[in-house]
Amino acid sequence: MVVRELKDWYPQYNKPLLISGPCSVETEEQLRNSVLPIIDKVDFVRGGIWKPRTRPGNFEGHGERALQWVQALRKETPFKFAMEVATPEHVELAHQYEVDLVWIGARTTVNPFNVAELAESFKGSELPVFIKNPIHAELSLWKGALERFSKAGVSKLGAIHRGFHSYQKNKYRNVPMWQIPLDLKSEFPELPLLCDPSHIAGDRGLVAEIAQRALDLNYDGLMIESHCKPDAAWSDAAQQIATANLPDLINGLLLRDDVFTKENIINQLELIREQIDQADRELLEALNLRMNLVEKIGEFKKENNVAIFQLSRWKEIFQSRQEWADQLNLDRQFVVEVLRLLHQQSVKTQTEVFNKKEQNLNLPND
Ligand SMILES: C=C(O[C@@H]1C=C(C(=O)O)C=C[C@H]1O)C(=O)O
Repeated sequence: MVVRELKDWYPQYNKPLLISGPCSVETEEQLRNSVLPIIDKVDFVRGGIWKPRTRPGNFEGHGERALQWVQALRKETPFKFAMEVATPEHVELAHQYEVDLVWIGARTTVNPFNVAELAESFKGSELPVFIKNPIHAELSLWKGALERFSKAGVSKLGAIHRGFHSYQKNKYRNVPMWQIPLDLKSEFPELPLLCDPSHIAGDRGLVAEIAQRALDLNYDGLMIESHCKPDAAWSDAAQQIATANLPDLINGLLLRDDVFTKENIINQLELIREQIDQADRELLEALNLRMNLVEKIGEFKKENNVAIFQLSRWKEIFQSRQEWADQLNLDRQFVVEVLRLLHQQSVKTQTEVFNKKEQNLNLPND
């Protein structure tokens, strides 16, 4: 997949790229009051034209009528406009109303049929397209959607991280699982990656901390929902910040450097990295030692006809190592995950030992 850096197609890019505006375009007045105060603080104004709602009976957006309001306001005061598209008809209207950027929502990214049909409708278009992560935590589906758009010739392509749905109650509305977007960025370093802290948070009081976290992780930009009267919003009221508070939120964000530049800092960094290299080497040597012992115990069990899986020993290991983790101030959950991996590999190795046929060089056809 060929991807282009933001700077390549958006020369005025100044990190972080900022997109803000109301969840939905509700009335002409709400649009005006939510947009005009922020146009020189953001790169793109967002506004929901069609809203995919979980259950029927909620406000589903005004559609083309809302686009006419956007068009009228832009005639008065120009600004770049961004919105979600979910069908080829939406894409056609995006072109007709000269929308500047569109995104594909999480509910659309999950469905390869919809994605393929949508991607097709962008053939020959110069519109930038950002793909939100699918609702559930599946990186390949996210990549698949990006690839489909790339194949259709969309070259101004980006990704938006909006968190993942979980049935369990969490601090945030959508669990961030930061490792997933970071894996995407590791594979496609040029791909512009934005964070949508509003959808992750689900609560306006948590938006700033998530936005900062994204910048700490070197995201390229943010999409933040803001509304002139958030408590009265027709959709996602709890997570939209007040338009009046947007400048403070933006000014309060700390931008990190991409890389270390000062020489004394680089030397200190090198020193710490050398120690990390050494620690990793010792960790792998310890793993190697453990795996050799596991192989030995496997052979011993085979000779004595004893089962591979030993529940009481495993329970004892699971318990004692968590206590060791506490003593060492290591995160228990992290240690539990490592132990599970170790046990899985250990059982696999012993199974291989059990299945290994004795070599008998005298019987080539055995
Ligand atoms: C290594 C053994 O076999 C299995 C693997 C274990 C491990 O990796 O620590 C522990 C218990 C067994 O389920 C063993 O019996 O000690």
